[in-house]
Amino acid sequence: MAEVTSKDVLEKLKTVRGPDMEGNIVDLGLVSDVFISDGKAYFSITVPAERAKELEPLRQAAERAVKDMPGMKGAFAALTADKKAASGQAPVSRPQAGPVQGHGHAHPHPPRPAGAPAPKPGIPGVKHIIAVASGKGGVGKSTTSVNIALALQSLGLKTAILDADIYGPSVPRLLGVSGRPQQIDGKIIKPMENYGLKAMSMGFLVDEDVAMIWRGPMIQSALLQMLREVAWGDLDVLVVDMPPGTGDAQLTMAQQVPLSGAVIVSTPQDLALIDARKAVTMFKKVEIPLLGLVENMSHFICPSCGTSHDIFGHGGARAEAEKIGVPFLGEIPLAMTIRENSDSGTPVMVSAADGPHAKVYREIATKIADQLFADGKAVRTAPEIIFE
Ligand SMILES: Nc1ncnc2c1ncn2[C@@H]1O[C@H](COP(=O)(O)OP(=O)(O)OP(=O)(O)O)[C@@H](O)[C@H]1O
Repeated sequence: MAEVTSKDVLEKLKTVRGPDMEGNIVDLGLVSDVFISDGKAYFSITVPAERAKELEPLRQAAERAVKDMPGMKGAFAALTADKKAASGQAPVSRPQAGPVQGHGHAHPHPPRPAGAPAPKPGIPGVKHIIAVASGKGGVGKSTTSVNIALALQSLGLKTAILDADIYGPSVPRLLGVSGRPQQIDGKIIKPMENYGLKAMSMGFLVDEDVAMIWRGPMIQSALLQMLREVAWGDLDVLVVDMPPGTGDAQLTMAQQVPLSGAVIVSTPQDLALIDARKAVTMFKKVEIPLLGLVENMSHFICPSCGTSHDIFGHGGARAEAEKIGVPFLGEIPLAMTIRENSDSGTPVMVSAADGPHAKVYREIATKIADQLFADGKAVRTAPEIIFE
């Protein structure tokens, strides 16, 4: 069978109607260059930022149309907002990418000002709790959390991961763990474990459709239970994979848990960055130090020729981090090995621990650890609490 070319893909994408069912996405000028590698196509579609959520079905339709082409092994479409918007609404400008002159944020924990709220009760034995968050879903936050947790562990830190995404827990799948955790003395829960990493997730406790109908207060108590009533043991870092967005769960974490800091994951596109900014603002508002920004699916490295392609507008997160004065932690490429390994329960930090992707995660983890353990000592150790 003849190889599918980017021209063929564009031709196929002409069958996908534009927003508001007018014309097609190609003739409307919404589709980026199409990059094909190893039988898989990568492209982005420009939409007005404020309509991103509503136009998600369009993205999926485009991806499906290309994936179904004979000879095509896969497709990856991303929504972006950096060109002229389709519906006449004002386009959103992309922050200018530029070189960053070092990170220069060794200590993200300013002393607590006088009159500030009292420290929140911590988890006995846990030195640092860090949140990994994103403003929107699907940016690879869970994949990043799991690999960062494994990378922190590889640096010799005792690490565990808590999946706080009640509605769409992914840590069990990403770590290849299933089953129900045991209870110790009918009271405290024994965390699950794989690859030496202790893990706890709502996915181990209730079925997804049960969690779906939970409201704010239930989410809050479930989260706090998973934090406090789990036998975490002595930990240097507990990584919390937050649900996407800036809703109840994030607020609960921010208000009730002594987070040492937050890591924000974003894709390079403006859409994700706009949402990332909201997450940054939220953590700033509740005075949680920002450990930094990670750009995920940053650039695409062609598996056959090894060259790097910036199909999704690489560099946006770095420029944004610089603009808002938050450390930039690193760029994780869009790589099929990351996707395939994560989705099959063997994160790239495990399946290719010496590979280039693992190296990037380790560098990010090092920057996080340097901030948490500045001067070799814990910066914001959680106070001991006693259960009655
Ligand atoms: N750097 C990457 N390269 C290739 N694929 C990636 C990368 N990061 C994540 N992915 C893939 O993207 C998909 C979404 O990732 P993930 O579930 O981690 O996102 P998320 O932001 O946690 O999503 P949500 O919270 O909305 O469920 C997964 O299939 C994952 O394997």
